[in-house]
Formats: sequence, structure tokens, C-alpha cells
Amino acid sequence: MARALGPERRLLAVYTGGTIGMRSEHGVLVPGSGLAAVLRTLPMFHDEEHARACGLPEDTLVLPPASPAQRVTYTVLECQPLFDSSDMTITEWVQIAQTIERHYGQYDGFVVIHGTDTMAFAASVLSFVLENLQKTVILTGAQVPIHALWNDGRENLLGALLMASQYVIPEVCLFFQNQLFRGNRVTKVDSRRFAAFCSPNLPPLAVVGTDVTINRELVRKARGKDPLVVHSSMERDVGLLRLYPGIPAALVRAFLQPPLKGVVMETFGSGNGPTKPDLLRELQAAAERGLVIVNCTHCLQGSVTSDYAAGMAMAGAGIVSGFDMTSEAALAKLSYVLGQPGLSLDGKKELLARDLRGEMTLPTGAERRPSLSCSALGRGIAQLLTLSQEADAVRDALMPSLACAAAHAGNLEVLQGSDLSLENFNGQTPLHAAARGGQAGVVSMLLRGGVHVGPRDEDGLSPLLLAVKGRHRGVIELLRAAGACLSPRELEDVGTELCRLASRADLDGLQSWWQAGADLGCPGYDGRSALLVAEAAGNLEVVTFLQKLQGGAGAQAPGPRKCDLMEGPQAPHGSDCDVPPLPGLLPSVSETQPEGFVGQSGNKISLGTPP
Ligand SMILES: NC(=O)C[C@H](N)C(=O)O
Repeated sequence: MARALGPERRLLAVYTGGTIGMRSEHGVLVPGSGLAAVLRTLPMFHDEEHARACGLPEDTLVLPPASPAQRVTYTVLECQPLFDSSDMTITEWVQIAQTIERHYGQYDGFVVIHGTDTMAFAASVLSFVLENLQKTVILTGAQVPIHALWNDGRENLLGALLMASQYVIPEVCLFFQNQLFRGNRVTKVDSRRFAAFCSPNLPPLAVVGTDVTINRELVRKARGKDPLVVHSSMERDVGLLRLYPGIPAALVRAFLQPPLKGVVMETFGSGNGPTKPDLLRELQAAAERGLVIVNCTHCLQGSVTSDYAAGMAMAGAGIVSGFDMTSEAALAKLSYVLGQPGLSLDGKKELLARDLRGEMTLPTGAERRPSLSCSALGRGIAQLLTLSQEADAVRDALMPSLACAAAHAGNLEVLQGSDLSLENFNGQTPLHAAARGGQAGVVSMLLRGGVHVGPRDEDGLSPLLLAVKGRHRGVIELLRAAGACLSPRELEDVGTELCRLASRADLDGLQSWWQAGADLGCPGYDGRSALLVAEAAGNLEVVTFLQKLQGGAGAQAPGPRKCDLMEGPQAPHGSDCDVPPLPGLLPSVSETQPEGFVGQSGNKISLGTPP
């Protein structure tokens, strides 16, 4: 996961329908067109003055500034027809994925505006259809239409737009009520409350409050530079069967008939089901015919285990464990796996047993166990898959550290072609490493490449602070010119540090703090200023320097610059200052129109099978 790159972010919002844009007709809610026109009238969604001043195309909306140096523009593509999400199917979701694919190069992130009723299914399907995502895709919607006075649509949509524009979270996510969830982990749990979704077996990827808290260790890493793949061949003949006490074997038999190719079976507790022989016989017969059955618990929380004989009976009947997957995710995964061409039955079961998109938590050690293989070939495939998974994991784990090492050593060559915003194990980016190493050439290259100027590592430290500590004046200058500022946390004990430097006659150290924007008049822990300490110690050079500052430019640093230090959605680039970015960092607003656009109110794409 990395912070946003560059000062202008472009988003595509695909509006599919749902309550968020609904209107009341004859006393019931129906999908409503013209969402972009509604957003255009809401100042929180569109800055008309800026749009005019920049000559933005008619179909492009622009958010008010998130930070002075950054603008988020977005285009709303309206689907035709618009749906109550109860009518959405795999066909429409694949079309949404294909729309994202068509516009993938033109936008930095994607928001899918969708009805809430089947949003968990939609997010699950999209997570499997879209492979190798390098950009953020967020689904959102509302419980109450956006034009109602009291509604959740504005907050949800604005949150989704901001998250998609400010953070690279290369997954299909769902944003609702200030929480960003992994899309294939959610389920709708409330039809009325604004907190409509929960992610029972995985904490949110991010929570938005005064600050945005990203759960870094949960966010999946993009797999190198592999291109986006859209898997359109999803199997439609899959089903969902919820067991209940006393369910007749005849009913189960009727349900499992062709053309059904796969079924998610919701069982009791930790994956248990009735052990009646006639029922087990039906399941076993279906499994032997080649029907793939995945066992998911109907409990909201917890996993399928092998704790009970009643659960083992299911496994014995050839049923694959879905561990802690939601039924929505299991159904989507089944559709994806069965849609993959050329896989044997064992191959399909092997794939189902793997965690493909972060959709399930495997019990410790299970990743290494080719548990379902029934033949030597099956075992071989399982081992190969495990090996390639491990190689990917090793590569993913090492890449950020290697990029940081190269940046620290000033190795521009190695950095070419790497992802320059990767974070290593403690959240440091190549910009941190280059600043710490005093590599002005690398810092300049990274900034021109558009990396975020003020990323914070796990300890809240910025590249600017590391440059100050190393007294790398050239680097400090570059970072300041690009808008970097020290945060209040970084400046917390600066007075004491300044006094320490003054007592040691460390002029270089003092000048570095000054250049970085620190107030050299800040008192130390005992209330004395650096100037008093230097005078007492007889460090004349330091005294002259500090007196000059006091008398002339002031103890405050050169030209600083009002800092916007909020780390929240209003200013997700917490350290950006009210200064222009490096020349060349702010591209002019693009005039490119996505293919198929027909003007502002006519941004349409067709969804579903034409009537
Ligand atoms: N809140 C909603 O969006 C519910 C609506 N029926 C839908 O799913 O389209």
C-alpha cells in the first residue's frame, strides 16, 4: 500500500443504480438517472469555479481541494439501464469489470456506485474477475437517497472518492460508514441502519475519523507489474443451499441436479450438517458426478473446522471447506474457479482450497498442505502452486527493502522501473531512504516521478526529518521546495534538541532545523532558548547566527509556509504545505474523454443484456 502519487488524481465513478440515486415514484423507490447533475450542484462534490478556471470538460467534476497542491477530478459514467441491485447478476458485474479495464490506463482509481442489497456479492465477484489490480477499486452506495436531507449517500460517496484518490489499495474494496473493507469479506447485516455492512472475519482495511487509519498489514500488495486481467468467463450455474434441521434428502437431491455445476452449502456452526445416511448419500453422489460443493458456515463469524464428527461427515462426502469465507465470497469464487478453462476436478478443488484474493483465512500450515489431491498429478500441481506462491511472497516481501537500499545508496539505475512508492516493513519509502542517505539526486528523481513528498513511516517520521537528522542540506532544500513540512509530532521536543545543538556549537545542525521550518526560538525543557544556551556556553558563531535570525528574518525558517497538518480526509497528504509543488509536478488537467462518452448528462454505458 502506498500513498497517492502526484498532485492531480483522476477517478472514474461507475454509477449502476441503487438507493443513493433513487427517487420516489407512486410511493416506492426506483432507480434515478442524472446522479452527475445532482453532484454538480453540491459544493462538496464539485468546485465549479475551479472547473471553469481550468476549462475542465463538461463531463468532469472536481472536488474541492483536499490539500492546496492537489485536486481530484472525476467522471461519472451512468449505466443504462440503472438497477435496483436486486436485479444485478454476474453478467452486469463482468460488464463493470470490463468498463474498468477499458478505462484502466486513464484513471488513478475507480468507484462503483451500487445498490446495497447485493453489494457484497458484487464486491466478491469483482474481486475474482479483476486480477492483478494495481489501482484502488471501491464500491459504495447508500441506505437513503443522496438528495434527501438526512442521508448517508454523501458521506459514503465522498469517502469512497477520497480514499480511491488518496491511497493505492490495489484491491476491490467496499466503503460504508467511514470504514473501508475488503470487498470479498463483507456481508450486508442491516437493512435500515447506516452501518449496513460488516466484515465478520477480517478487520477493516481502513477507518476514517479525524485521521485515516490504514491497517497496513492487511492490505494486499500489488503483484509486481503484471498487467490487469479480467476473467469474464464466470460460471453461472452455481447455487447456494442453506441447510436447516430436518432438511429432506429429496429436496437436496432436487436442488443438486444438472445444470448446477457447483454449490455453496451453508452448514451449522463450524461446518456441521445432519449425518442422516440418505442425505450424505445424496451429497456424495453429487460430488462423485463432479458437482463441486463448498462448505460455509451460516454463522456470521468463525470458520469451518474438523472439530466434529458431523463436520467430518461433510468432508467425507467430498465437500471442500470454505473456512471463514462469507457465502457471497464462496459463491463468487466457485463461479470464478469453475469458469477457468481446462481444469480437472482435482485442479478446481485445489484452487478452491487456496486463498486467491484474501477472501479466506487458512488455518496455520494449511497453505502448505495439498489437502485435496487425489492423484500424483494433483499433488504435483499443488506443490508447484505452493512454490510459485512462495516465490511471489518472497519477491513481494523483498522488493520494498531492495528499493529502499538502492535509494539509500544513490543507485538510480536499480530504481528505474521499480515501484517508487513501495513501503518496507516499517513503512519507509525510497524517499525516506534517499533522504536519510543524503542522496539529493535520487530525491530529485523521486519527486519528479511524482512520489508523495511527506509520507510518514510507522513511527510518524517523514523524509524531511531524516534529512534534518543527517544534516543533508541539499535534500532538505529539495523537499521544502516540493512542499514538505515537519509535523507537530516531529517538532514536539525540538526546543530541547536546539539547546543541545547550541551547547555543542553545532551550527550545521541548527541550520538544518531552520531550513526545514523549525522555529529556532522554541524553548527547551527548562524554558531557555538555544540563543541563551549558546551565549552561556560562549559559542559565538552560533550566537551570531541566532541573533541574526532574531533581528532579521526571525527564528522561523525561510519562507514557511502555512502547513496543513491534518492527516484526515480533508488533507490526506498530511505534510503538504501551502506552497506550489516542484515545477513540472502539476500537470494541466487532462482533457481526455473516456471512449464512449457522450457529454456531461449523457455519460452512459449499457449494462445487462439489451432488451
Ligand atoms: N440501499 C439500497 O441501495 C437498496 C436498494 N434496493 C438496492 O440495492 O439497489
